[in-house]
Amino acid sequence: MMPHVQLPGHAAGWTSKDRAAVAAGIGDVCRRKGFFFVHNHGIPADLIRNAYVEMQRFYQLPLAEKRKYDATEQSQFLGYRGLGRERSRTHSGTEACEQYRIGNTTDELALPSSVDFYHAHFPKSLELFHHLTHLGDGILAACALDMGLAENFFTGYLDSPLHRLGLNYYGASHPSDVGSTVGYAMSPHIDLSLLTILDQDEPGLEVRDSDREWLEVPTVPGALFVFLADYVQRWSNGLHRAAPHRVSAVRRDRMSIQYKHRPDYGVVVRPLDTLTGPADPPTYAPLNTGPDYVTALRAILGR
Ligand SMILES: O=C(O)CCC(=O)C(=O)O
Ligand SMILES: [Fe+2]
Repeated sequence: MMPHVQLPGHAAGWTSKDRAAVAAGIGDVCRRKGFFFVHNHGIPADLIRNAYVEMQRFYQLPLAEKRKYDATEQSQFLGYRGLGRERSRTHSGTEACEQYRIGNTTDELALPSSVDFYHAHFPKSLELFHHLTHLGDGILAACALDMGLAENFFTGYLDSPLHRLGLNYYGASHPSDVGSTVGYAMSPHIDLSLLTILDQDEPGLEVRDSDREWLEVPTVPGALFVFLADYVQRWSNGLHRAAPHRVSAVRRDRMSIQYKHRPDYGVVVRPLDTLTGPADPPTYAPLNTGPDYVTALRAILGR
């Protein structure tokens, strides 16, 4: 069963009362499942459509043009991840898709040879990014309330947040192009974010429910799909569940937009004292959103 939640309009306009109402609406589902659709989010449908138009245009460019935006250490792994670039974390091959990442860089990782991306191909996607940031902030505040924290608990960790907008393209021929030997286009994983907000133009996303059953996530016009990720699960010592997900082998070209709501560089995420104790010892190790994140990116993208 896919949970569906009605939101009180665009998150930029939410009051404390609205955030409390959202917390009441999602709390149980955050604890049991960690994924849900949101309706009435107030993000203009046009922006989402236009982001797909930009993606379509970009991915049709000649490879040499796309490679000018290659994701490297110099770009802090923002930009283009071509076919065969991202190694799977669960098998010996690569993910069967092309990707593009938009987001801010951090001075902490600036190199003498740094490149900065102006994301010239994606102006509408950038606009969408800002709307999704409001939604991410709003849902996170609701999560905080459900964890018994102040609604602004996470705000102190989001001064120069390294949010990421992922624009993925799964071509029908990509699995054979990369010599895929697995039955899915992206390997099962949980995201390295607080939470992720996703839209897809074709079904393909699957989430693993708490009974370990894989569920196909349908496309629901007007709704966005939200799932909780590593940092919320870790911070809450598992009170809120991160949703494992994967992308099935697609038969038709498919695109997805995933917005990953991420904290500052260098935040240590560890189970909260208020959610641990003799009866609930910490079950997650501390993780640093700076160096540990870079290590994870190098493992899948490093050359
Ligand atoms: O394309 C999708 O639906 C999911 C992609 C994904 O899980 C990711 O990029 O982290
Ligand atoms: Fe993911």
